[in-house]
Amino acid sequence: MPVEEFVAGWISGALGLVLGHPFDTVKVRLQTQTTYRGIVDCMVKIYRHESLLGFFKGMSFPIASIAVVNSVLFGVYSNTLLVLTATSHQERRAQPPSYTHIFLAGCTGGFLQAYCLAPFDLIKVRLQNQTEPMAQPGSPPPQYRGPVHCAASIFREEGYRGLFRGAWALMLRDTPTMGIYFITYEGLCRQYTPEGQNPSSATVLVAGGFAGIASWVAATPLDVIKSRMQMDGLRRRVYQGVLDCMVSSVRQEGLGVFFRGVTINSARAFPVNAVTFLSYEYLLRWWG
Ligand SMILES: C[N+](C)(C)CCCC[C@H](N)C(=O)O
Repeated sequence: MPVEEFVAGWISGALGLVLGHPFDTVKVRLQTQTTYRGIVDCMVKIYRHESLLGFFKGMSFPIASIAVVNSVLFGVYSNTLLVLTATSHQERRAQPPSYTHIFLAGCTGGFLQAYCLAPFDLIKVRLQNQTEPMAQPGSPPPQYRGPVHCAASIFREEGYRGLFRGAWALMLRDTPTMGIYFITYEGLCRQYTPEGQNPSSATVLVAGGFAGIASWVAATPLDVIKSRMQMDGLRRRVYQGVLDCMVSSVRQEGLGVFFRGVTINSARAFPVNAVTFLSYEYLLRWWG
């Protein structure tokens, strides 16, 4: 099994992640808290109360886990294509796979990475939602002191299954939208690349950026539900399950709730995924 795809997926994911984390924190707050009036208000408040560090809350676990998560995504994607079309990464420029195969491979990668991502994403969201300033002498400490303490507390208070809170919503979010992610990327690359050649850096950046936006726009409704399910259980359980969370969110806030954070998410998605695909393609060419 070709391992380069796994390693390339890991490095490229980490680069994208650091770049996008401040936007991600704003998104998570907008989705789960009602205290902010919009993107700018949220940014100003985070900066005033928590300083620049506030934007980087919850980043260490995603960095540590991206090795597993992104290499599973890209590795499973590429190896599923190998099974479906019997072509390796290098051969695929000359013999491009069909969009159906790309979609199926993307969905498979998305489904499996969601399972690895679930506990790490949960911890990220819980830490991002802590609004206390970091390490202020005299002020009460936040509920979670860091990622390990957070994981241990969830395990103690909510059990092993607690670590997978929101995992269903995450799988439903990622399975089809990872299909969309790879289809958009491949489609745009093919559109702007002469047959049989490798796409140029500019093409890869733009195709990666739009793949990020398209998949995130499609993923936002379930992203909101996922974030809410993950915050549920922190104190009293409010939602019975994914469907219940959807119904009560719509009842209370209208259909617009499904698009909470879509603007900031798209602004984040473009640079993050442009960098992810560019480094992925280059690492593979470099090793190939
Ligand atoms: C499928 N879904 C839209 C959820 C994610 C697609 C992009 C994943 C990327 N690591 C990022 O963080 O942007």
